Amino acid sequence: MTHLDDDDVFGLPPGAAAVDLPRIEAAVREILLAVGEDPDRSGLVETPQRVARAYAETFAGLHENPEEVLGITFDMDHEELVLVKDIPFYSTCEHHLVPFHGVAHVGYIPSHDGRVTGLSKLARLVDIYARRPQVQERLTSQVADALVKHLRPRGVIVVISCEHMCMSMRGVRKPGAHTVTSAVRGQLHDPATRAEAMSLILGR
Ligand SMILES: Nc1nc2c(ncn2[C@@H]2O[C@H](COP(=O)(O)OP(=O)(O)OP(=O)(O)O)[C@@H](O)[C@H]2O)c(=O)[nH]1
Ligand SMILES: [Zn+2]
Repeated sequence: MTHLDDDDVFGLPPGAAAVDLPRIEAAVREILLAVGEDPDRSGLVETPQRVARAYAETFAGLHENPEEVLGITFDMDHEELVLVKDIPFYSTCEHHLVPFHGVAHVGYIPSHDGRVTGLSKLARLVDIYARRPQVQERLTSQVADALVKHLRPRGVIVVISCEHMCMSMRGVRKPGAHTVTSAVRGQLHDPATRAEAMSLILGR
């Protein structure tokens, strides 16, 4: 198996180095042949390599561990809701291997001892799970469950809104339709707490 070397992975997610590039290249060449293309024509000759590198980035999250981003916490005297909203991301529908993309809103109420993580880590966590073959429901609950596991917060809310290219460009062909999923854990089940979080997410 040939991996990206250290120079190649600069700027790519850390998990990209673990992806098997030659295997993807061979498969992409087969797909081009299967759809009736000539993979040896000049415009396509480097396409299998490009796709392999693009997939290495797109699926890097399979080789990344959320503990690596959530393992560093600090104690802070803050026991109220922390919410990062409108985190943009791209993922890949596991049914059709085409993108779905949108925004994630990730909030949690820290543990009583004020165990918090860096704000950017919430966005990194979304990317770790988004850079895998996914369905939106699982992405939503995986982000919530990783926060529960690693921060032991009193509550978590994750709301994700996405457009699925498999519903826009093919199949049912409904561009602009958005799917919204949520995952709620712990004290965010409380209606008043949940309503406060939702009003912040919706900007009302
Ligand atoms: N629940 C869920 N479904 C998804 C997600 N992404 C894609 N899908 C759906 O997965 C389903 C796959 O349905 P199938 O009937 O097996 O595949 P298909 O014949 O290509 O279906 P159409 O997309 O309706 O043409 C479709 O209804 C997609 O809309 C997701 O994140 N969550
Ligand atoms: Zn799909």
